[in-house]
Amino acid sequence: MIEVRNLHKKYKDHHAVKNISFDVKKGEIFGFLGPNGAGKSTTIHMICTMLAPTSGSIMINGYDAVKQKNKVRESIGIIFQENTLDEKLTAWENLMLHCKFYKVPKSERKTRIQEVLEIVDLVHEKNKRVETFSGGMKRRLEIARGLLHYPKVLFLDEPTVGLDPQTRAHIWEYILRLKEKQGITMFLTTHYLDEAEISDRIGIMDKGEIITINSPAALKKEIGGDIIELSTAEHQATIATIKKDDNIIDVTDHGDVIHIKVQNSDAFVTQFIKQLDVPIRTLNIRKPTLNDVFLAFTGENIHKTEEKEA
Ligand SMILES: Nc1ncnc2c1ncn2[C@@H]1O[C@H](COP(=O)(O)OP(=O)(O)OP(=O)(O)O)[C@@H](O)[C@H]1O
Repeated sequence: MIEVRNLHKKYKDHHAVKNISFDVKKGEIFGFLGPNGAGKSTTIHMICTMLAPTSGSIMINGYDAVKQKNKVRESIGIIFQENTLDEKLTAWENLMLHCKFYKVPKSERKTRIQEVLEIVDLVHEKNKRVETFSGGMKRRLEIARGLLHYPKVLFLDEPTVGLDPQTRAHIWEYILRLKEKQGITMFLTTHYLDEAEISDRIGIMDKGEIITINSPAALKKEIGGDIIELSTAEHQATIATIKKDDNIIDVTDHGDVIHIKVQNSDAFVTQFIKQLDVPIRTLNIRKPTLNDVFLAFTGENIHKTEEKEA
């Protein structure tokens, strides 16, 4: 559905996107992650025809994003962070405006509006002004609007940012319903890594390059091992003991808690506890998460990049 080849973007003497190539398959959810300034927005804007590449090519739904902008625009729906709804208009009026803008045939407008309102459960609110809507309802209406012209690909940039956990869960239900029922391809960016888990594949970008692309499960497997989170009565002495152990892949000190990465936690823990002569306060063993994957590939914690943004 999306074919990116040797895509490059230079701003004056800064190379924001460096010759990247990747594909997004029809019907998949593609998660696009990376620290701030990695080049994600620049890439997405080029794919969505909003920014001209310095070089390289992008094909979407068989159309060239540079030479066939209108065809590409008809093939995509965009749901970006900013609320671009007209607050003074009703939900219905907002959708009608979008139909006119996208030249949806007059005879089809009512049916399509009804259809998308049903998908996001806003049929009963259709005649209310948007200014009376909650944050979650507004986001659902934006999703509905992004679907009106039957896009083949939906770009979702932080679709749930600023929403409470319950509303976030609802938005995801709608998005998954769309994928299942309509087979729409989704290109997703998010700072919530639990949400990125939903992706069929994840691409991680850093410093203008795509550093890995794989399924969430494969990425976790790739970085491998188990993570032991340990706190003891004597922190420094514990770290010294850990560092002597040859079976350890990595140790990171998180204040009171030490994160120890090992290939096999069962073998390690039994052996290690025998050597440790200080009392253990807490011991937790877990498998790598997407946050560990993000950290391993970019050297940054995604929540740190989020704080920087705020
Ligand atoms: N219009 C511009 N002119 C000059 N430099 C730019 C411009 N837009 C972005 N950049 C630079 O290009 C690099 C990539 O920026 P981009 O916004 O694509 O990153 P990002 O991964 O989307 O980051 P974020 O998560 O913060 O949105 C950054 O170093 C940024 O400062």
